[in-house]
Amino acid sequence: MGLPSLQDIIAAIATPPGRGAVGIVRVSGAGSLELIQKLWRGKDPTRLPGGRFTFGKVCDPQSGEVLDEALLLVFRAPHSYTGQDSAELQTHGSPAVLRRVLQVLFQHGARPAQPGEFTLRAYLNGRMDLAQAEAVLSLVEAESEAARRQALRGLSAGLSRKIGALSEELFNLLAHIQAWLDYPEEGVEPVEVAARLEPVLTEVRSLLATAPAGRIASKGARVALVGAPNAGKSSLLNALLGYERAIVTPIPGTTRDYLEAPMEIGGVPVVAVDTAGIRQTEDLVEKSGVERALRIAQEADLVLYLADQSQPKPPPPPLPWARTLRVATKADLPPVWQDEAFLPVSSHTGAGLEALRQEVHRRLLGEAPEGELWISNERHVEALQRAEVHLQAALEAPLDLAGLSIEMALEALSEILGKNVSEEVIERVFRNFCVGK
Ligand SMILES: Nc1nc2c(c(=O)[nH]1)N(C=O)[C@@H](CNc1ccc(C(=O)N[C@@H](CCC(=O)O)C(=O)O)cc1)CN2
Ligand SMILES: Nc1nc2c(ncn2[C@@H]2O[C@H](COP(=O)(O)OP(=O)(O)OP(=O)(O)O)[C@@H](O)[C@H]2O)c(=O)[nH]1
Ligand SMILES: [Mg+2]
Repeated sequence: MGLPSLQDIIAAIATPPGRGAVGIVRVSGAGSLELIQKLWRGKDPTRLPGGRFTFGKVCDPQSGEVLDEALLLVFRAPHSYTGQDSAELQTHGSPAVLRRVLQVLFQHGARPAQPGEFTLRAYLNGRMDLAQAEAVLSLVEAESEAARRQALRGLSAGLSRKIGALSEELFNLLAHIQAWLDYPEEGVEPVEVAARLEPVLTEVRSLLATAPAGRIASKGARVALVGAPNAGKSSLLNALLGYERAIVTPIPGTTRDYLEAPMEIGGVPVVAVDTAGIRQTEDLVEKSGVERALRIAQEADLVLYLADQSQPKPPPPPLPWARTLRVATKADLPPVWQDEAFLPVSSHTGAGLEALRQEVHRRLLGEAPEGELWISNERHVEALQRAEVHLQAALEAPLDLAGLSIEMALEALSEILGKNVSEEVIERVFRNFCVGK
């Protein structure tokens, strides 16, 4: 396979499939402006300065037929997204127009862009590193505030700077060790390797510690609602959702199967899972519902354990208590018991719901301050874990062997930014992009 050539002119529709007010066709590669010249009626694109737009008409040069009125954006290398000569035709956003424009471009020398190929070119031309390219993808895919914020952090090269600084420190350390090994008598200070390695290892570990929150910020979390029958699980799901999604009745055992409802809690994408009430039962259907509820709780990122405070307190079921938030329901009714470990809520009056949302947000994302760097990409997590292992080994090794481990840690770190990575790694990253990005 191999990576696609940088020399070709590539073209693709950059706007989503379907009808839109405006649609964009993107073209990039040396000769793009000469290609556009053939189908543009208006100011000569090859004579326009970069960073300009102009109004005109897109034509089929063979028949002379006008395809649409459009805006043309001209970018000149290296001042474009890809770093190459590029252009955008912004037409009316009908699929019929966009398809024809693309077809004419293909007939006159462009080829279809592969998924992510514009961003691939930006990366190969050094306009962004691999971690930033991945952040572009995450940003396009962001479906929540938390995901958008998380992706934007990656785009702004914060991670790249951090990894760069750590790598530089390791490089310097390596140079010192080398000098000392090569000329022990020359008076090069035998460096305090451990004293300089430890802060790097600590940084790597604290980056890794952000991974669970980072993952949840970008991909969302599963939150299970569990408790005895009639505890008010379905009512709470509806209250959080803002509409009557789940069936609610006064009959215990109403919810038999589980039910998933996507929602956003404090900007975090959450799939809330309403489950069957947990109790001993001979009913076969209900029994498997109860088994399911317990399994869903085990697999959830966070469990809400609901207990009705207007009824005698039920015995606690087997739950992953470290990941469980206790909720006392029906807070509008006179309480039979009180327990400070339980957050009181009423699905009927809405009391306590906001506090619950905040607590869920806090439990899922922790107290990490706004704007802090979070790792969310699996590839980055894996590379950091390898760096951690090698740095730990370097700390424990004699000086002559420590150098080797530091080199391997450096390699792992540089992979994050896409330095010295195989084509296969690059292909894997860009495979997930959409065409036109
Ligand atoms: N119409 C349109 N909107 C878009 C993009 C695009 O390519 N086209 N983008 C992309 O997907 C994003 C913006 N990112 C971009 C980043 C750099 C350059 C660029 O041409 N940079 C040049 C010139 C900068 C300047 O004029 O100041 C440079 O950095 O040298 C363009 C878009 C989001 N919106
Ligand atoms: N007063 C009051 N009643 C509530 C509240 N939440 C739920 N209820 C009532 O409690 C009963 C059971 O509510 P559900 O939401 O169906 O309880 P559940 O936990 O889903 O029950 P199962 O599906 O049977 O396990 C219904 O009659 C609800 O109206 C509340 O906040 N206040
Ligand atoms: Mg229910």
